[in-house]
Amino acid sequence: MSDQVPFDTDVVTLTRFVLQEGRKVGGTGEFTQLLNALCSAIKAISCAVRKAGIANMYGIAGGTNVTGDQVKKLDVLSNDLVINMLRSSFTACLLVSEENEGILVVEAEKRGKYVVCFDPLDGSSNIDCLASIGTIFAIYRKPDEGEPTIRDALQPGRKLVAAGYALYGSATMLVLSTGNGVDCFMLDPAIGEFILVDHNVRIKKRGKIYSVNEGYAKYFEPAMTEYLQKMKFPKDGSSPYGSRYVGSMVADVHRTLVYGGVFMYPANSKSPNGKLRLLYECNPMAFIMEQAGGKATNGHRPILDIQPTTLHERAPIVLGSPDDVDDYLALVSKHKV
Ligand SMILES: O=P(O)(O)OC[C@H]1O[C@](O)(COP(=O)(O)O)[C@@H](O)[C@@H]1O
Ligand SMILES: [Mg+2]
Ligand SMILES: [Mg+2]
Repeated sequence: MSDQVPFDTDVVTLTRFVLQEGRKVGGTGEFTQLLNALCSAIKAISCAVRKAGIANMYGIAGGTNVTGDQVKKLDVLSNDLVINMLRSSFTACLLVSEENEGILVVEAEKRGKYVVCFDPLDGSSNIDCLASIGTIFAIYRKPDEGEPTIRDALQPGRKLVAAGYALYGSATMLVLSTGNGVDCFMLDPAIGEFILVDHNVRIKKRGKIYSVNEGYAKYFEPAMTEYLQKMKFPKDGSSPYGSRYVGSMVADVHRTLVYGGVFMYPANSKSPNGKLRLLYECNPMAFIMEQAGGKATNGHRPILDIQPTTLHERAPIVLGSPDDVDDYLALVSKHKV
């Protein structure tokens, strides 16, 4: 047998990191347990995503496999995994998923103090073409001791305890904030652990890339139209911004975090609230951005200050490097008068 240790014993795994953070504030370990459950789901989804390409070729994912069994579609499987792992972790009392119309109340004997909102598989239209997809999560504390109700899920993003996402890209990366900066963990498939690779990530003050589905430009509001024009045809002699759009929020936001710039899913005359969902898409990504020194707005107020009124409500969103978001907000003010 080889006497090689599979990884540097000093590396910081996600569990170690969260335990250390928890110790500093006298935590009970319940949050660590919750994150471990979430990580188990994410590892399983990552595994399923990696096989999805091959599975699709043989008509397995979401169809009938060689033995004639019906196989779950990736988004259904991801949802089931997150729900089952959280339910059995004894840490959550209420779950909100993009895939379920109503709240999911955890059985009384398995309840913990957290409320978790999630998008189990984001960018699902990219599954068949093998582009990057992800999982997004937002974690709140239940505000009182009573029976879990929908009100517990309708908290503004400012109240988040933690949020993050997993990106199933060329590697699987988990980006997390517990309100104390942003940290990135890479899944090491050899040992099945998330390893801290970037501590306290900061977004650039200004970037050089904008990301939006310009196919809908015809329907954009005047401030957005002018903003795009300014980035493409700068009047000060500087070079124009580059344009990138995957169509998976996780992939587009992660690129924005790492390279700087701005990601937008703005309001348009066909969808006055854009497309992205406040509870499990906009809020967690806005939390990550603010924690990395960036900004996230709906054009009128910071995303995190919006009081949600329904589970699946949408919000227009512009997020990223602070100077870039400020440029957009200046144009919104100009067009108001
Ligand atoms: O195709 P469009 O209109 O540009 O929308 C793309 C957006 O839709 C989403 O795919 C919605 O997410 P889901 O796949 O979870 O429904 C985002 O990831 C992405 O930012
Ligand atoms: Mg989504
Ligand atoms: Mg989804």
